Amino acid sequence: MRLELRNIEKSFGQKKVLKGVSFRAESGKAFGLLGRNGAGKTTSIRILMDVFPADRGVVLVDDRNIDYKKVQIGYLPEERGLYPKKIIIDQLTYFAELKGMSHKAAAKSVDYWLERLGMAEYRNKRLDTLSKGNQQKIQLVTALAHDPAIVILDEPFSGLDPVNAMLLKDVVKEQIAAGKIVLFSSHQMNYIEEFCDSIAILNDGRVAIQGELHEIKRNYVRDRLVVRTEQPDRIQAELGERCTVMEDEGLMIQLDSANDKKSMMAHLIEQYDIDEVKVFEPSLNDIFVEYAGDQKEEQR
Ligand SMILES: Nc1ncnc2c1ncn2[C@@H]1O[C@H](COP(=O)(O)OP(=O)(O)OP(=O)(O)O)[C@@H](O)[C@H]1O
Repeated sequence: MRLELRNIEKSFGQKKVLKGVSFRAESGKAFGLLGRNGAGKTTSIRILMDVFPADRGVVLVDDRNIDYKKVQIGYLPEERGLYPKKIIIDQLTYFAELKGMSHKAAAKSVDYWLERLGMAEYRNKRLDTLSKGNQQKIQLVTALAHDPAIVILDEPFSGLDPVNAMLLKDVVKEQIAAGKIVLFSSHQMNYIEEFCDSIAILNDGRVAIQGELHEIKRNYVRDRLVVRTEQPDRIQAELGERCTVMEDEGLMIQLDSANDKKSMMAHLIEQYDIDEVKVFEPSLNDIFVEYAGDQKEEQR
């Protein structure tokens, strides 16, 4: 299955928030929707979920307008939205029934997920008696219990301790392996990098870059070298400002152009005691900083 947002535009009053957003996500893969605060991620997700309509553009599944009666979506919102005073099992079962499950199937699925997430002992408690992280795991059950084809997780790891983060990682991997479309929205680049095959970075209501993460990295301009050496001072003395010391004490060398890479590598190896020299590969964080923009939300 392929999910696509095509040329989505949306304004709130005079403010144009989405200015022609298009991206695609596929079954059995995780997709990362990134962008700075206010870039338009949540608005895109709400349109995708039919919370409100777009002014222009379409949401497609396999090239046809999405049919919300047929395509189930599970959503873990950033602002968690369950009833604090209600008994956990009652509200989880209720939400699964709202998504079209029979009472029996809903109860069975909710029990499975409570067990899977280590929450079975809390099933008859009120939500507000649980810690923040455990409340989040309960909310996760509402996103998964009805076995949706599209799972949208907004900052799913925030507030989870390392053990629960590992548990969630396993669950996410299972969802991907089961052929779901998993759509992540997160500012935690390490998780996006770990799971997501493809990404889109939104910048001020537009897609600044999108595609397979490994392709984006490969196409990133390859005009810097990373060098490990016992003689950093000598290299710095020769190259001056083109050379910076990195946090891990390696040297980063800026080339005049990507074409200079071979000659600079050969020069370094010939002249200095070099342990390792390679082309700098950007992290997702580097890519984000470059494409997500530096404008402040209030300036828009
Ligand atoms: N209902 C609304 N009415 C008016 N403006 C809105 C509304 N919803 C969102 N906006 C504005 O749209 C812009 C995009 O907001 P959105 O919540 O989509 O950003 P985001 O990328 O999800 O940000 P964050 O990372 O902070 O969650 C913001 O400037 C926000 O103030």
